Amino acid sequence: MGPKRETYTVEIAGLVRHLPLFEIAPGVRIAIFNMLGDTEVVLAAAKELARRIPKEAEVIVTPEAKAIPLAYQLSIETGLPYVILRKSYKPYMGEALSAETLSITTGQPQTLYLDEKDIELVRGRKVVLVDDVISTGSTLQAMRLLMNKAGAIVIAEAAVFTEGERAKWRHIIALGHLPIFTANSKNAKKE
Ligand SMILES: Nc1ncnc2[nH]cnc12
Repeated sequence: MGPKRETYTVEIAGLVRHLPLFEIAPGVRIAIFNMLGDTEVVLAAAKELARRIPKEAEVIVTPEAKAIPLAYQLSIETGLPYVILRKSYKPYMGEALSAETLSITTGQPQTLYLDEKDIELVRGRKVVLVDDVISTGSTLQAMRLLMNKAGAIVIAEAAVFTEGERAKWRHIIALGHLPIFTANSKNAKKE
């Protein structure tokens, strides 16, 4: 068994999960939501988000890696194609477009790439940006920039959870909200 970690309990589309708290900076912890390997949550979250994204949406756009199964299942639920924005460039991506972002989980700058083959798929189309957690908004900003460069029209932004500053994320289609835990926060283990 791994180390016993403090958790934060959430409900996701009717399913209960205990998210482990990890320190991302001195005295700052976040409740890690990781859908990879959790088929039940992916299916439930995709079903609920599919119901809530605008009917006129034409393409789903998602950054790698943790939200990939969600984008796949949203594609099945809605019948729309999905595009994954990559975090490393491969020669087969041709004349890809790129934009910079800063990861909250690693603290490192990151580049997002839109594969050459996907530029045509989003150009002139109404797209919905989807992520697992929208926290600082840095990834969202890079996604918007890439869609702008590619000539796509962003009509909605969605996530399973928003995080941190609730007021900043009122426009996001989300199934829940995660607090950021600071050293003397009383929120940990809240049921
Ligand atoms: N709480 C969280 N869980 C997983 N990934 C994240 N990225 C930003 N916040 C996160």
